[in-house]
Amino acid sequence: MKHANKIAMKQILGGIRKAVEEYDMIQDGDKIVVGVSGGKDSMVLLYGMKLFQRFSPVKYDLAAVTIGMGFENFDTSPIEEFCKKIDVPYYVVDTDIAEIIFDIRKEKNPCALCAKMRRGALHDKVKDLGFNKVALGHHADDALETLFLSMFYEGRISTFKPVTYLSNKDIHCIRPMLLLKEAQVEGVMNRHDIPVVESPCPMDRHTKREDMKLLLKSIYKDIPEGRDRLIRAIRNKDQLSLWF
Ligand SMILES: Nc1ncnc2c1ncn2[C@@H]1O[C@H](COP(=O)(O)OP(=O)(O)OP(=O)(O)O)[C@@H](O)[C@H]1O
Repeated sequence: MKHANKIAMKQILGGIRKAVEEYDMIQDGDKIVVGVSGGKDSMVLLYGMKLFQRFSPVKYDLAAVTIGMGFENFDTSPIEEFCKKIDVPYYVVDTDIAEIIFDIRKEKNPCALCAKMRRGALHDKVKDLGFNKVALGHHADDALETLFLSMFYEGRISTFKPVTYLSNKDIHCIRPMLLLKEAQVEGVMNRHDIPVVESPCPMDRHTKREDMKLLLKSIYKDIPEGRDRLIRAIRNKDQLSLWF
């Protein structure tokens, strides 16, 4: 492996380790499913969690699960091959979520319901496999987009947490890449032989989230330190000063 490539992957592993330690994400004997969409974030997470397994002081089992949304032209074979290569058991759950959302219910705002149904199917599979945790590929930029989306569209200050307990299914959801930036994830993607499967969803890149991503990017052009400060702000419990 070339030196620069090693450094890029080291950054990812460093970020994963920091998040895992700081938020106590993994306990000895955990059985963790990585939710793999085929997109860059979850593919890098899968590879990162596999490499982290080697030197993590806490031992855990790993599997990968893709929820097939029912789109005809979605080919999971590159993910399957990659999982074989890195020796991680891989499962695909076929669903008809796309048909329900687009053809039957003709949802005007399909993303929220789709995400809910997808999460349900993923959590069910985690339980079926007898696993107790699910890891998602969210990074710091996702968390910031969510923060601003919730403020602008829902009137509340909120983003997802590093660890969430899902009491109805008795599983924990962890986000080991939450301290990493999207650019770091992309850096690894481009340097390593990690396949990506394009999403066939017609909503892909036509969402409010995508608009928010572009808006934040343009702000960071004017305020280059803005991103890091926002990440610091999310983590800064002691200096929260609002109207209550
Ligand atoms: N079809 C799916 N099957 C399994 N897990 C999924 C699926 N879609 C999304 N996930 C999980 O949920 C996380 C967040 O999903 P989201 O749709 O926001 O993707 P994203 O931020 O674009 O990430 P990615 O690049 O991995 O697609 C993903 O990183 C992945 O861990």
